[in-house]
Amino acid sequence: MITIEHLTKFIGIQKDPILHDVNFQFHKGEMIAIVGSSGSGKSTLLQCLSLNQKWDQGSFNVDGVDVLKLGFMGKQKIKKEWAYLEQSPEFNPKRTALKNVIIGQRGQTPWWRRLSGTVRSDDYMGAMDVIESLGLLEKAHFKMGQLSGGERQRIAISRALVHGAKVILADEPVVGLDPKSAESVLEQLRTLCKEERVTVLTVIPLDLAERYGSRIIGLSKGEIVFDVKGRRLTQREKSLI
Ligand SMILES: Nc1ncnc2c1ncn2[C@@H]1O[C@H](COP(=O)(O)OP(=O)(O)OP(=O)(O)O)[C@@H](O)[C@H]1O
Repeated sequence: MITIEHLTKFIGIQKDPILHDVNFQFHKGEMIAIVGSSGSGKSTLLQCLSLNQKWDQGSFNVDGVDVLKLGFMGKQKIKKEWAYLEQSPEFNPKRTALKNVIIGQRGQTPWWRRLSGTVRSDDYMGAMDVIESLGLLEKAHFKMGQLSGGERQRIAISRALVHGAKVILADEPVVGLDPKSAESVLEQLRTLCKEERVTVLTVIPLDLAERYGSRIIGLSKGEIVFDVKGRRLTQREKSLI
């Protein structure tokens, strides 16, 4: 069980908080869609949950552990397990998809391994299994530049999983993708939730949120204005965001 209480976040010298008294709980395996208009605080929420942004107020409890009170190493562990996926994930374009997955990003593997590209056989097997589960086995040896936007997103998800992600915080993972690729990315995320008990919080458009989210959280001006499970939104709820 994960509990977020009274999360409040200010940025810079702004008087009003970007996130204000955000409270919600969730379980492993949920696929939570975050919706809201531009500037409502969706990215900031995901960044606070990934600990990429400091919390100004609030408590964050994961399976009985008070995350904000953890020391440096404890927070590093949470950062690995709570992977923030950007809209345009960064890769080394000269390396194959497989190598990008194995070598990981800064903070996931030691610098000398990222530089040398050294691959161990057990890393190789584990990465191939994950890439296959995301439906990209035949593209594993392609250079990153040869992959489509949707395939790059799925490689980013594979990379996060190989490096220990249990929660995926995907910030607009389908922006710029054609409808088929967008559905494929969301389908894979949903499968991960159902079959692997990965938890996904993702910022996606409303129509896709209604189709793929097991739960939809609406944000407006940094506050939660609805939190619904297992159903489409009412017109009234839609008017709140
Ligand atoms: N570094 C920053 N400095 C100042 N203001 C910021 C900063 N980052 C975010 N903000 C402000 O915080 C508010 C919320 O931003 P955030 O990116 O979380 O919104 P969002 O809902 O993800 O928006 P979008 O859908 O446009 O990506 C916005 O008003 C934004 O201008």
